[in-house]
Amino acid sequence: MLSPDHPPVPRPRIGVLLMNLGTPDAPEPRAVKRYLREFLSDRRVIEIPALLWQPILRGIILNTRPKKSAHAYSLVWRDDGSPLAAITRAQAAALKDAFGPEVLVDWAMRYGRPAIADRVQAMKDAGCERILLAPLYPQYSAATTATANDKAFAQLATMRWQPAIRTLPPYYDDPLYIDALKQQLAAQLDALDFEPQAILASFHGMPLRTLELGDPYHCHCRKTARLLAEAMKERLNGRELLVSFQSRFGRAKWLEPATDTTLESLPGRGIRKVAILAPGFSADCIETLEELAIRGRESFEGAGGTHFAYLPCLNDADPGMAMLRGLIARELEGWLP
Ligand SMILES: C=CC1=C(C)c2cc3[nH]c(cc4nc(cc5[nH]c(cc1n2)c(C)c5CCC(=O)O)C(CCC(=O)O)=C4C)c(C)c3C=C
Ligand SMILES: [Fe+2]
Ligand SMILES: [Fe+2]
Repeated sequence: MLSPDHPPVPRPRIGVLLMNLGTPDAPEPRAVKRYLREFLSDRRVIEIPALLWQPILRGIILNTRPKKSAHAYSLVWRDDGSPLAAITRAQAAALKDAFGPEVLVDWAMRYGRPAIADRVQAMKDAGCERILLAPLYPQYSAATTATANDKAFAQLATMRWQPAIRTLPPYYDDPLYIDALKQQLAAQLDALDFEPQAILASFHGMPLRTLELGDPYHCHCRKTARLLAEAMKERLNGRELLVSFQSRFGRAKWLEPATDTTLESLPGRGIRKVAILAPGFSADCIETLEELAIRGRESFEGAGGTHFAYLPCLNDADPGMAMLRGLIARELEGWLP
């Protein structure tokens, strides 16, 4: 029995926090500006000294990009909000009862809302003595995986009684992930009304310097593509699985080849029918739905392409959800009764 003046002690539970990048609250310049200010002030994302970078960010980028990006967001916005937020919410909802009544599953965003700090605190307040942080990035990068974990640890640093923590490792070469990609890609190719001459896997780009500094992101992307191509060998039937890197930002050199120039060059090489997927994104978002499915199609067709298909991400469809259940169950081993 607790003495009457003892603070309440909730029933011990386990938390699983799905974390993704974050997105504006509305497809409007003010909301996009707020989001970009937080995102692009992250020293894990822009590795330029703040004294040099902040004047460029505040003086130029935040006065020009929000209007353009808000328009792009408005093209893909759904009734239930930003695609990235809506899909991540659906992933968490689908996992709600997957691990038993003692396990709370929630979701949070590194930038914007729901904030990682708030959701970690809510788990602690609900009695979670153990928390699995699950950054939903198959390929590790400091700009995504590490900064999401950093944000959770910053909140833990404020706690007297800290829960025990595990973090979901990158799963770029995990058979569960490769198999989910394979299942989904095979079904998507079967459903097309044309046979693509090439299949292009487009990963989000990173500055080349991050590779030179030791970030494993580039190697993780290449290995995912190699394993997927091996798994899809029969279905590819001699066709190569092409790899490219999208969403270049700023003036520095980024990983190559770039997705936009690759799409523009394909028709000139006799490839007029293409299917494109984005295996590094666990949920469709502005970078896939606007940059690839809308602008990518325009540049491919503008260069002479005749057939273009954008193949959606794993999202909350069955293959991706089976993968997440498997990855998370493995990380919870020894914690679950
Ligand atoms: C999947 C992995 C991602 C990596 C690696 C990544 C690196 C990275 N991104 C930027 C700049 C921007 N990214 C933006 C959007 C965005 N990026 C990712 C994922 C990765 N980024 C996602 C899932 C999203 C979508 C968010 C959404 O709301 O749908 C944007 C904002 C959009 C825009 O204005 O174009 C920027 C800017 C950098 C600089 C970087 C590596 C250093
Ligand atoms: Fe990005
Ligand atoms: Fe983009």
